Amino acid sequence: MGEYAGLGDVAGKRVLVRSDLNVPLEAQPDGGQTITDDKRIRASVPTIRELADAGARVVVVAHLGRPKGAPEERYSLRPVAARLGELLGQEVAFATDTVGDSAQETVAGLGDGQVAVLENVRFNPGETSKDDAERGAFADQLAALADAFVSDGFGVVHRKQASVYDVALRLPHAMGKLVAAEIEVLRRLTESPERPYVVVLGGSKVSDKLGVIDNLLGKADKLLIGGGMVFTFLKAEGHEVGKSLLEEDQLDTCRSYLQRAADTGVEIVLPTDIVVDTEFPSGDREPQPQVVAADAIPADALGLDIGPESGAAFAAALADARTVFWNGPMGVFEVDAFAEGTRAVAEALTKVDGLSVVGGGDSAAAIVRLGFDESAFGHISTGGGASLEYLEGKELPGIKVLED
Ligand SMILES: Nc1ncnc2c1ncn2[C@@H]1O[C@H](COP(=O)(O)OP(=O)(O)OP(=O)(O)O)[C@@H](O)[C@H]1O
Ligand SMILES: O=C(O)[C@H](O)COP(=O)(O)O
Repeated sequence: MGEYAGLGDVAGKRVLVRSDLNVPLEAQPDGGQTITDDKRIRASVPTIRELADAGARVVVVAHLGRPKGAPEERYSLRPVAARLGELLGQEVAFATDTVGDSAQETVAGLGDGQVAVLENVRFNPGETSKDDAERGAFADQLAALADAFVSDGFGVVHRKQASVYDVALRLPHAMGKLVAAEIEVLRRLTESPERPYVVVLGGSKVSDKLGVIDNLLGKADKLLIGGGMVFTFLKAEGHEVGKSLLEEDQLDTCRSYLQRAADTGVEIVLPTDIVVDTEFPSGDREPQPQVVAADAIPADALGLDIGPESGAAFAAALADARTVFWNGPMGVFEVDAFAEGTRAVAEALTKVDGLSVVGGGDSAAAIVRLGFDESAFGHISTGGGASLEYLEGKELPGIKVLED
């Protein structure tokens, strides 16, 4: 019936597809769960569709959340499997375990072109084990369910886990369409970006993201820094930052980046004004936002957004960009009073004449929350950690294993 890249004729074959179906769910009063954003499920459809159309018996393996190696009802993939069926327009069988009796019976019952989803792979301790033998033993069980493997969960390719890495060592394998498309966009960003190439970094995982700066200083023309990262840079420049997010042990690293940027002619743009409050927003306390100069943050205040002057300056710095990568919100966008900096950057990205890429779960969520149309952005990556690690120049185990 049909070929699938690298695997030859897949008609009648059982093909295990690793997808990233890790979507946000909201518990309902009736005990059910509602999917609040199905982007990752939609992004997984083309590969599954193509394999099913080629006559394969498609077995989807995926994780949801971070259960600790044992079943937990709230992390069940059942509602996700139902949504996948709606999107595919065909029935999707669901196995109530990942490699046990239910999985084996479900897979055995598949006809050509039919699709099944296995229960959350992280209900099994072998999936995320750091012990190669334990992971390998679990991968053996997964591999026994299929004749071939397709890796399509871009959001997890930076994880050395059984269903991402070890199973590819055990079966004929190929890269899925989503992983190929994501890698292609990121490759363009890292290898031959059209210039000016501007990177916007924000968010709260400061130490996670400093490594990206190291790598990008040699590549980007401008780095715009907002979000929780700002304050470590401001402090490194000698300013007081009050109660703002601060990574004391990264001050020297930030100083070295500022020096390297100055030496190499890369522009690091830091905010000149900050929206502060005396407390982190919580509960029913009404926020009391106040705009202050970035070098005059009061001792009893904490920075929660970049100010309007900085938002305008960031937008201006993005106006002539031909390539943009944005990861991490500029402020605590979940609260309206601190969302304007993120809005200014998102708005500027929609006007970029060139390639604009948004990576990261919270950045993508911010776009949706602030009411932007996703199609106004060049590419919204389904992987946060994965896209950052790629840009950092790190080897992604789930990609490397396919290439070896
Ligand atoms: N000044 C700030 N102080 C504290 N938190 C902040 C600040 N600015 C932004 N944040 C928070 O940063 C969080 C997002 O940061 P994160 O680094 O996780 O972004 P992301 O990379 O898009 O998401 P992910 O890594 O989950 O894919 C948001 O919840 C936001 O409220
Ligand atoms: O949500 C994500 O970034 C991916 O699904 C990976 O999930 P993880 O960080 O729990 O491995």
